[in-house]
Amino acid sequence: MCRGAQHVVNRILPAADTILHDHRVKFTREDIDSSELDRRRALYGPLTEAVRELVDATIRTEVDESVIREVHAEVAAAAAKLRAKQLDGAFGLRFTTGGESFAWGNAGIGLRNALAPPLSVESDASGLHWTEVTLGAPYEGPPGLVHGGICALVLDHLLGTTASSIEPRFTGTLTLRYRRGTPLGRLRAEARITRNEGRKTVVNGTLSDAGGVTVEAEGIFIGPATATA
Ligand SMILES: CCCCC/C=C\C/C=C\C/C=C\C/C=C\CCCC(=O)SCCNC(=O)CCNC(=O)[C@H](O)C(C)(C)COP(=O)(O)OP(=O)(O)OC[C@H]1O[C@@H](n2cnc3c(N)ncnc32)[C@H](O)[C@@H]1OP(=O)(O)O
Repeated sequence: MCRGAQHVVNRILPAADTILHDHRVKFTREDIDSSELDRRRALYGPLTEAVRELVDATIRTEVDESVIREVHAEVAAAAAKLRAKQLDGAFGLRFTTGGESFAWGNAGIGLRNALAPPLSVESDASGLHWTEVTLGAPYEGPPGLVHGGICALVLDHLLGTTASSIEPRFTGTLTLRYRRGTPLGRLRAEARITRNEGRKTVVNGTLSDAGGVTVEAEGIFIGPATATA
């Protein structure tokens, strides 16, 4: 899990049992310490990177048909090996004995999720939160441009993390204005809390390329009633 999100989730740990139970989110306390977490990170991270590489290579390959068939068989065999022993369902949000969190299946940040860009959220003392990410061929929507749903994923995650920097918040409403196409490549998203109204937190943010803002976002994030009860 990225440092920013880890920091955020650690701050909500005391309320996590109630919140996640109430929202039927899969939540597991694992009997492992941080050194074991580091060991697993070093084991699974490179596997995920290799799968990410495979996804991009699959889209862009121009090798001969015979090689495609050969690789198909190899990939199917690799998936079958991993299937030999599987979790029953999704990964969920887990905590070590020391309270460190890891959401390795998460679509935005998951260390074991090759679909995740992956995002890493940073913040400063002024309350600005940001993430920088390179989105390549697997995130294409309109030709050469980022898929609008992927822009939404980046902004939802960033704005949600920003909203949750004090107390946990779920996305209630996310409004996006796509000002121009977002080119594939290096991007930066920024967000800030603009309003707090009880359990509601309003966050505004942007997604930009080197030429400026491509998407503007406003999110209303809601704290579960149990978190502040
Ligand atoms: C890093 C891993 C994170 C995994 C996430 C797990 C847990 C989150 C915990 C910590 C967060 C940490 C990091 C965050 C990182 C990323 C964030 C991603 C966030 C998501 O990806 S999350 C998935 C999509 N999200 C949902 O799956 C929400 C489904 N939904 C619900 O769970 C309920 O629907 C809820 C809780 C939203 C409200 O339910 P409720 O019963 O508490 O609300 P209630 O009726 O009491 O209203 C109270 C006041 O909110 C207003 N209000 C109500 N609903 C509204 C809406 N939709 N839009 C605008 N305003 C709304 C009312 O108008 C009233 O306002 P007023 O008081 O002014 O009248």
